Amino acid sequence: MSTLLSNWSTNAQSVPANYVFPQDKRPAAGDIAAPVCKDIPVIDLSQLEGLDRDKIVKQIMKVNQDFGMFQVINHGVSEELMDDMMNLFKEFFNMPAEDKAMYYSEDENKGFRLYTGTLNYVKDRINKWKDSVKHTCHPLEDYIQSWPQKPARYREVVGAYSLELRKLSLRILDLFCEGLGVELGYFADELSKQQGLLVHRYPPCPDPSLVFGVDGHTDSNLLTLLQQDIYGLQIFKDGQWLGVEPIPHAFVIIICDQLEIISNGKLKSALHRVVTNTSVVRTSVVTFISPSLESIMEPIKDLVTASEPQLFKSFRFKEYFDIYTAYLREPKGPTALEAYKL
Ligand SMILES: O=C(O)CCC(=O)C(=O)O
Ligand SMILES: [Fe+2]
Repeated sequence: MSTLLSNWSTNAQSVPANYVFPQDKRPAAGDIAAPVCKDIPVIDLSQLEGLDRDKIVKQIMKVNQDFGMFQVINHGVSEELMDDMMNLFKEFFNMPAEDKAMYYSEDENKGFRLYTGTLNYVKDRINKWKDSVKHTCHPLEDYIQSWPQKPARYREVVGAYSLELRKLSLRILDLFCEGLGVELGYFADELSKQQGLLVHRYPPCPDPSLVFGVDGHTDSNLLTLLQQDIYGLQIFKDGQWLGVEPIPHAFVIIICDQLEIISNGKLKSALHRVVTNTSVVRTSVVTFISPSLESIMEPIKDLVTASEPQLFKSFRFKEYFDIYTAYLREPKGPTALEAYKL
């Protein structure tokens, strides 16, 4: 519990040894404030109802074939709700240590928990410069009772946000259906059965060149939707790390491993990470859409042709976790996806 950065890092003069990355794994000098990537399009979802729909779907497919990330605005989630989320979690993390203590857990399997680092502060090799709150969200009525009631509007705000983000996720997944040429709703059932919400808080760090908020990874799930307040998220593109511009009230949409597999490589899982800074707290609100554990993951049959052979083996989604968790703790190859390449 005392390990939570939000309880001690304000007074830290230097980075404790268990947060320091080995020299060859640290962010390269100059990378910490890398310029933002201009190739990440900002798609105005209100334009989709108009004549440009096909053009927009093609643009989304193209960028996600290249590197797997775009941003959306006018997406239908109210700005007020997005602000409420950011404010709620600022208040949550600023609560006295004893108020947070009852939510803290090192049990990775809990549906709701407050924790620090990547998965488990004790087992992780090197700790990450962040605290997080994890929620399992779908169906909401099964989980909302296990969430905090302090700050007072916690359940109301996080509940409303989860429902809105589910709607937005399904709309975006339908755009991929159009782009891939499969029937609308293809992802709407088993393939998006699980919804998680992580709120990460990255406090200022005395020396950002020694640590990561999150080191380089792809996400294990299907689709990630991310709200961020300030700079810190970076994407690996054409051999270099570049920033993902914080645009007020936009969502960053990240293609994840399962979407790369299902689309037979037509959509690429984005390699991304988070760097820290010396002066301001960064907060991100991250929605993860995942298949049910029993779902069979494999490329859509119609996308496998003589000229585009099957790129990935088929497997049950629950098998992915052990491989992915091991990869997060001890990155070996480029990504956990390698294990399923044919
Ligand atoms: O905080 C962020 O911007 C990204 C976090 C992230 O990559 C993750 O939770 O998988
Ligand atoms: Fe991620």
